[in-house]
Amino acid sequence: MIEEKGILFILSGPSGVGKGTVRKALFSRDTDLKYSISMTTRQQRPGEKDGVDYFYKTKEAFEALIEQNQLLEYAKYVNNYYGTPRNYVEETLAAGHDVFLEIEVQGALQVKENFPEGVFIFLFPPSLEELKNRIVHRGTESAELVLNRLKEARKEIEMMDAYDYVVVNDHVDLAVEKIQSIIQSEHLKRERIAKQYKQLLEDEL
Ligand SMILES: Nc1ncnc2c1ncn2[C@@H]1O[C@H](COP(=O)(O)OP(=O)(O)OP(=O)(O)O)[C@@H](O)[C@H]1O
Ligand SMILES: Nc1nc2c(ncn2[C@@H]2O[C@H](COP(=O)(O)O)[C@@H](O)[C@H]2O)c(=O)[nH]1
Repeated sequence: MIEEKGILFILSGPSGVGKGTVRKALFSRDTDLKYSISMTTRQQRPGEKDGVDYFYKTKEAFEALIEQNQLLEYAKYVNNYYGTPRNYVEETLAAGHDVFLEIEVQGALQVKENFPEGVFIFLFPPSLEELKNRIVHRGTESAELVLNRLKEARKEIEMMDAYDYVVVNDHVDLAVEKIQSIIQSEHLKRERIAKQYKQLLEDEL
């Protein structure tokens, strides 16, 4: 009997490219995916809710989670910790649901080591100029933090080759449609492999 586990999808890419915007638009259409809410030590932005946007933690509490191996991956990004709760992801996949992570690149590469069967999608900006405009116009970071995030963005874009798919976020709706196609084709691919495997077992009997 083949185990029917969910698929882990990882959306990653530089700060300001539109990961959060695209993810929210995707979730407003696709109700079958389960979003893994991350832990962070960064300050809550106005309008953000604990337990909805993130689980906000002190540095000490976050380091205790690392110590207890409760994070599937974590990264220090521009002076704050961000991490994915291990139990939620493993239990949700085991229950047969697809899980969706929206994380930065260092963390995505850690996930790849533990879950090479995950589907890694890199969201790419139409241009570096547009990336800068998006972070600046969002208005959530100081000028210094915007510069730090842009510095990270250059390093992150260099890691793009490690991903299975690259999606350009020129228009939100188009980016969402491309991600929906990726999800659908990954399911079809796995169904086909499962059928071939079943056939192989039957032929051997
Ligand atoms: N396709 C798009 N066209 C124009 N603006 C966009 C598009 N996608 C996102 N934006 C805008 O760009 C800004 C950054 O988007 P968002 O916060 O979703 O990025 P992010 O990748 O999640 O950033 P971070 O990694 O810093 O959390 C927001 O103001 C958002 O409205
Ligand atoms: N490695 C991880 N990165 C994460 C996680 N949750 C979010 N993020 C990424 O951090 C940056 C900054 O986020 P912001 O909310 O402060 O703008 C961004 O790229 C997020 O995608 C996580 O669990 N692990």
